Amino acid sequence: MNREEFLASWNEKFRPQEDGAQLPPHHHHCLGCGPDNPHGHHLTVHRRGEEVHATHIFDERHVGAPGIAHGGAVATVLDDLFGYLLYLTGGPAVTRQLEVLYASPVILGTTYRLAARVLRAEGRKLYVEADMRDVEGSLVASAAALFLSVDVTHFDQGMPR
Ligand SMILES: CCCCC/C=C\C/C=C\C/C=C\C/C=C\CCCC(=O)SCCNC(=O)CCNC(=O)[C@H](O)C(C)(C)COP(=O)(O)OP(=O)(O)OC[C@H]1O[C@@H](n2cnc3c(N)ncnc32)[C@H](O)[C@@H]1OP(=O)(O)O
Repeated sequence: MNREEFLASWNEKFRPQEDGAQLPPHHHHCLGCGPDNPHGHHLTVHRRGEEVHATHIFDERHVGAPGIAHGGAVATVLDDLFGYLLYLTGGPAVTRQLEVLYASPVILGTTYRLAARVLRAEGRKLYVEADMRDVEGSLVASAAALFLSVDVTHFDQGMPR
């Protein structure tokens, strides 16, 4: 994706998103949500009130211990879900700090439900939290993060030269 394509998609993604709407992937190759990334999680995320929600099943690509999801894969999904809150807050930001609590093993091939929300915003700082539960509602993981808002020039650092 070049700079022009990136900027063109920017305004479209940050338009107001209606309650219940399916939110757009960050971009097509995003590890968390890009539909064209063969290694990715292909997260599908909806706005539910002031939260963002997703349902996810980890598979063999995400294995850590046999039959159990790798902790880094779980962190990836939680971090990417946080990235969807930016569509509600209205502007780009990036993860500065991420803390994950692993309450129970995340079993491959099993459905989990995820939800994330903003706790508070202070200037450029956005404090967010998320949880991941099994279908019975038991907590398997939770996360807290600090995102810092950035302007578009932040992403120039990764653009092809
Ligand atoms: C990733 C794909 C992007 C494609 C986008 C496509 C379409 C558009 C859609 C969305 C775009 C947005 C995001 C993508 C979404 C989701 C993906 C998931 C999220 C990620 O995967 S994202 C990647 C991982 N992420 C990084 O790659 C960041 C690397 N990093 C940096 O680039 C710098 O680190 C930066 C810029 C973050 C900050 O740098 P900086 O120089 O601007 O900020 P500085 O250090 O001055 O701190 C400022 C104030 O925060 C305070 N502060 C700092 N740390 C604190 C702490 N721990 N606790 C309390 N306060 C803290 C300071 O004390 C100060 O406070 P004060 O202003 O009051 O003095």
